[in-house]
Order: sequence, then C-alpha cells, then structure tokens
Amino acid sequence: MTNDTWGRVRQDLLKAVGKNNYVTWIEPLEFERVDNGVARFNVPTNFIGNWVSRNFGDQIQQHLIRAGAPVERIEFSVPAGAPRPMTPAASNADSGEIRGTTPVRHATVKATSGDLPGAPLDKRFTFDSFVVGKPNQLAHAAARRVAEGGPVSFNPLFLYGGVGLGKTHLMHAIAWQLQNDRSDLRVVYLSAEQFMYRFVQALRENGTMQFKEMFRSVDVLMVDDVQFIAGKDSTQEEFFHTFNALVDQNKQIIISADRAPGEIKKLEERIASRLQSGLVVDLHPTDYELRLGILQHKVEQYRESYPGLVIQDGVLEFLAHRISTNVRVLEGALTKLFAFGSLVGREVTMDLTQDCLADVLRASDRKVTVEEIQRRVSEHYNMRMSDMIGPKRHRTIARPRQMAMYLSKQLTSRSLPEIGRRFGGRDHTTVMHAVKRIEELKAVDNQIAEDLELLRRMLEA
Ligand SMILES: Nc1ncnc2c1ncn2[C@@H]1O[C@H](COP(=O)(O)OP(=O)(O)OP(=O)(O)O)[C@@H](O)[C@H]1O
Repeated sequence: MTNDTWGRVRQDLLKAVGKNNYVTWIEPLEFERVDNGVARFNVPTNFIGNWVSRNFGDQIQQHLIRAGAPVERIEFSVPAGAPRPMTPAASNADSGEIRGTTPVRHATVKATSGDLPGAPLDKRFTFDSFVVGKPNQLAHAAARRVAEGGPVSFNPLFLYGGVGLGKTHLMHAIAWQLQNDRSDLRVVYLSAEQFMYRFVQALRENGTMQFKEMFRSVDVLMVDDVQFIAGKDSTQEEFFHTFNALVDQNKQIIISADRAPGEIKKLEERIASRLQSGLVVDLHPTDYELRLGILQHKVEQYRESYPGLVIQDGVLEFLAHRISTNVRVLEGALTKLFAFGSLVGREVTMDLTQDCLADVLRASDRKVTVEEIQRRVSEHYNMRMSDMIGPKRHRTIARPRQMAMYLSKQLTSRSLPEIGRRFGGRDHTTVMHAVKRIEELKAVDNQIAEDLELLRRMLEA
C-alpha cells in the first residue's frame, strides 16, 4: 500500500464519517507502512489511537481492503520521541515551568499556584459536613477515592444529579482534602461558565496559548455544571482538547452536570462519549432518612449560633417528610426556622414551623419518584420489587411493570430514557411502547383504569 492509496481512503472516510469526525480522528493519523498484513499508523497520542481503533477501526480496515490493500489488522502507535502534548516535565514541574509542543515547543510560562485558574472553595463544603445516605453513597465513595490522590483508577469521575443534591459540595470536599494531604498537586476547581469566560477572555487578549498551557499543567481538574458549555461550539472544542491532553497525561478529571452525559442536549457526541469513559455516578434525589440525617447534622452546627433554642420532637421528622428533595431548600427552611425561633424567643413547635414555613411547605409539595411508583405498584399487584427491574416477561409481571412505566411518565418529569434506565436499563422504546399499550388498555379495560386511578391517588397523597 502506498501513501496515495491512503490518500484515497482518507477521501472515502471523509464521506463515511462526516467532516467533524474526520478532522478530529482521521486527519491526525499518519500512515507508516503495511507489513505482514498489519497496517501501521502513527498517532499523536494514545488516547486518539485507542479511540480511533475502537470507533473507526473496522471502517478504516474495510476501506483499505476496498482500495486494494488487503490488511488483516490495524495498529496505532505513538512514535518514539514524538512531541507529547503539553506536559509539565517532571524535572521542572517544581520550578513551575511547562514545556509545550508544536509552535511554542520551547516556550515556558510561569504557572505557579497563584496563576492557577480556579475558583475559590467554600469552607463549609468538606467531607466532614457531608451526610451520607443511600442516595449519595456511591458518589460519596467515588469522591473519597479520588480525594485520596492515589493512582488514577477512573477518569473522568462524572457526578450528576438534580439541583441541590451535593455535587458542588463533593467537588469542593475533594479539592480541600487534596490540598490538605497532597499540597504538591495542582488542583483546579471551576465552573464550566468560568472555563468559558476564561477562554473567551484569552481569545480576546491573544492569550490562548497561555490558556492552553495553564489548563494542561494542572494535576486535578474539576469542572462544575458542564452542561453549561453545551451549544457553545468553540468552548466545547477547547474543553475537549484540554480534557484529552489531561487524560493522556493520566491527570484526574472530575466533572459534574445536572444530567447524564448522553442526555445533555447540544453537547457534541464525541464529548459526551469521552465523559462516559470513566465512572459516571448519579446523586439520587434524597430520601427521608438522608433528609433527616442532614437536618440533624445542621441542628448540631446551629447549636453554637443559637444556644438554648429548643426544637420540639417531631419537627425535624416533619420537615424531612414534607420538604422536597433539594437539600438547599431544606437548609434554607431550617435556617429560617432557627432565625425566627430565636427572634421570637420561643421553642420551635410544630405550629410555629407550619406558620413560619407555610410558603416553603406549599412550594415543595411532595414530588413522586419512579422508585415510589415501582414500590406502590409492586405492593398493589403482590409482586417482588426486583421483578420491576428484572427480565421476567410473564404477563403477570410485565403488565404491572408497564403500568409503573406509564405512571412514571405521567407523574414524574423523567424522560423516557431515564425511566428506562430505572427499570433495569431498558431502552426508551420499551417505555414508549408500555405507555402506548397502557393508554390503549385503559380505554377498554375498566379494571386497569380503576387500578391506575387508585395508584395515582395513593402516590399523590
Ligand atoms: N449529603 C449532604 N450533606 C450535607 N449537606 C449537603 C448534602 N447534599 C447537599 N448538601 C448541601 O446542600 C446545598 C446544595 O448543595 P450543592 O451546592 O453541592 O448542590 P449541587 O448539586 O451542586 O446543585 P446545583 O446543581 O444547584 O449546583 C449545599 O449547601 C450543600 O452543603
């Protein structure tokens, strides 16, 4: 095979994979040679090699064969001595010097910790003040592992969950602990919005090279609320390159978002895939026990500021029951209650709570979760909760499962893919089919219509 053949194959691949993929993945490949049926390519980084191999390997091979090069296998390797992506050289990392590659290969910039682009950390957001319960235990365990600063075992750590469930708190906690225990590490935390702001500023001031070097020199990068960059093309592009450069250097990345990578609209496919390549953990909506735990923890903290304030038994339980899953709202309610109680100099009774928090209580009238629906429906039809998410297809199980899917669509704001995932990782088309089927049955089968109505009333009670 000659370079000409590869030139023709590249043209075919451009048509087959589209311009975006082509520019990112195919263009950087440098054809080396074919020996013993193995086509060898040089790639600038291992990450690109692995990615291309996994996602485009078969296509490239087929096109090569079609172009008359009977290759049996393709191999990608980073040539020895190739310029590495900008890496803080171990020997001069301490001095703050960074070696770059290509146009500015020999440039050095100062990037002492004072220059690092991070946002300040909130003192209150530590592991000590984070209350662990079932809904967040996985996220907490993963965050703890990353905070140990040991060898990178999953990259990135992607934390996602609804508003006010503790994503920022966990990221700050990781940063605090790393700063404490591993002061040699350059840890940067910032929101995706700040990342964009920094980038735009660099563009405006002709400082993109410095921007790149600064971000590529960190040891641990945390980007909060990454959904913000969706639809912002050049920021996404830059984020993607920063991300790849850091992963290639085996530097830890931690990302948070309000939803799973695949569900962030207008986020480029290649970025979404990259974000899913490490460990993706979901902070579930808080449950009653966790809310109560958080309230008790907060009360302990407030004791210092409000000595002598008495809270009647049952008040915390009442709040944990009645206030929505968002911890920020829960904390706000408690703060208001303490402030009010100490102002009027009275014990915090149930009456005072209801008066003082009437608006909050009204606003957070309980929202139904998919799990509650599954539990209620299982109880109603006398089946095991595990069968809701299990593979059994017998009508006595499949029908209630479809009803639970239907109710989840009606009573929660979860999307079809999210519902599918909560039913044992089923596809969204399965949920769509269930919803349609139950709608049809409801119109002709009185028993089903009545059951659904009863379940709905119980769930919304
Ligand atoms: N498990 C927890 N234990 C103690 N406090 C918590 C817990 N979860 C959340 N909080 C508190 O709730 C508030 C909101 O949390 P945080 O800002 O981390 O939420 P978030 O998930 O980042 O939300 P957003 O999407 O709005 O940014 C913070 O004050 C945080 O300390």
